[in-house]
Amino acid sequence: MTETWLRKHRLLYVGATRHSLIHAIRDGNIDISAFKTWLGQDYIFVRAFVPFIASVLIKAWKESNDRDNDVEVILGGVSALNDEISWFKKEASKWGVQLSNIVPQKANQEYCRFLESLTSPEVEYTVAIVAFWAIETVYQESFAHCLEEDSKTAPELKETCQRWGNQGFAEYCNSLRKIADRQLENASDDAITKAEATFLQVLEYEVEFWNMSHGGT
Ligand SMILES: Cc1ncc(CNC=O)c(N)n1
Repeated sequence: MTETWLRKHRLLYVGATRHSLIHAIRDGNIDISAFKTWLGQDYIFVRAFVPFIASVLIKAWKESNDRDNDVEVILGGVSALNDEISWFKKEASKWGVQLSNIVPQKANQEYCRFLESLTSPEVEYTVAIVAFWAIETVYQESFAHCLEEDSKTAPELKETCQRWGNQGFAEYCNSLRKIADRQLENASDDAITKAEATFLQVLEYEVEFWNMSHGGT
């Protein structure tokens, strides 16, 4: 199912994973102020991502079978996120970004509100896991692109790209995708329709999120 969606919504997917900010990082001509804007805004997003992951974990625990490893996979995500929050603090101090002073921009606020809406117990596990997979995969694909052989990514940005572009994160995304596909195989038509719409929303929010770094409010 996810393969069908990726094919069907290719343009939007490419828009989210090959944004001009990613191209600028990859080509070595990123404007550092755009990077700093992204860094500060993403820290706010990542903090809002914590209760979202926690809600997915609860859904997995309630709905997945014992022989599936859903809870372990998601717990791996929680662990990575814990690390990530420390990394953001360290990285922000390296770039002189004051995290306590950051005001979330409109696109970020809307994305965080969307995440919060997905934490509701009424949102099915299938829908939530599809959103989770899509959110993680956009970052994985985007930053992996900046680490390809012919990229000219500045050395001081390599660590950022490694964070989401590394092989371990790719494998984790693949595990999430397998869970999503398994859930979709057994889902009602209604849940499938909702999950597809949610997938599209994630891609749209991700594009808007990148857009913030070139001056949106
Ligand atoms: C806007 C956005 N989307 C996805 C991610 C990656 N997930 C967790 O870190 C992220 N950090 N920020």
